Amino acid sequence: KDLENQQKLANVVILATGGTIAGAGASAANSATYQAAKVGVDKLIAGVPELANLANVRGEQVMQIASESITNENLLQLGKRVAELADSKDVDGIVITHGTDTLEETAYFLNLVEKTDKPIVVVGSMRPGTAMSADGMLNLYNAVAVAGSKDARGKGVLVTMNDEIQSGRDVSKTINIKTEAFKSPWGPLGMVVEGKSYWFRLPAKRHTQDSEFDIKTISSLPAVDIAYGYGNVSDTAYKALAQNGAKAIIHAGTGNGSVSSRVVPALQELRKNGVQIIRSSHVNGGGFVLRNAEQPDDKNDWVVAHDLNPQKARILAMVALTKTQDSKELQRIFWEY
Ligand SMILES: NC(=O)C[C@H](N)C(=O)O
Repeated sequence: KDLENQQKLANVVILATGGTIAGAGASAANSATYQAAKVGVDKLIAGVPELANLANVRGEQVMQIASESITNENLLQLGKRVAELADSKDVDGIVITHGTDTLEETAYFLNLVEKTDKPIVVVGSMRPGTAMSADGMLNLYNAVAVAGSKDARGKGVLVTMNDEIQSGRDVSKTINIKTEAFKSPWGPLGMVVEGKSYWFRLPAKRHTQDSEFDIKTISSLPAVDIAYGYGNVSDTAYKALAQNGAKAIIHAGTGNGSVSSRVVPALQELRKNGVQIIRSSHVNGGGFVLRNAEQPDDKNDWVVAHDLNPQKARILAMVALTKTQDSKELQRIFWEY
């Protein structure tokens, strides 16, 4: 009977990378003061015995870091391991446990470069497992449920936090203290309740198996950096980033990706010297930057990030620049992904 059951269940691999979901605090009252990336994947899995009712689960420790310290090399390493597993006949779905600080970046990266329709679910927690009302157990349970379900196939990389199923493209961390931290400006795709998924909408942008990008052909990522717009800003940071080798600079602009008149001449100059300038917005609810609104992008040969926040725009720019240096192509890619 047990063997029969096992054969019916999906095979899900949990790739652990660290974060607060693997965090530990000194006491149960420490929900905000703790160390991330302390608990190993086997202990995480053992902490949720109910996973065995959802799937045949096995774990791999890919790295053990707090996600604010993730590098492009870490992204490539993780992306390549996900692709190997996705190619494997005995893997039905993949869960990645991750710190929440850059979870939205990793989820979007994988959404762009993994050529598979198998479910890939990225999950984290806002409180360490040692805290009262820790959210990691249920988030992980939900992630395995989604990763093991046939319904989740072909929907791009997903994120399960706070009972919601979010698109890895759209979702962003919006607050650093509540468990309802992950939101998309366009709403979640579905809900996962008691191990069952309920779907309401589908992503419209190109992803995973429909993407023109493939992790297997990417061996390094170009330097792309972000500079922040605010009152009384100077062009110092933009110039320094370019001098340090940035191939593209994401302007984390005010409002509609607007650019201070104190910065415009430097950005025009940098573009003439070959640096791509990509306008995004740092507004909290999600930006919506349009070409030639606020700035003459056609004349300046700049690109707009549309609804991508600055950190997601950095991810797409890096991936796109592995294929093209042409600003028109870059803009096409920013509309399509
Ligand atoms: N909630 C978290 O996971 C935050 C932690 N600093 C991380 O991103 O690894």
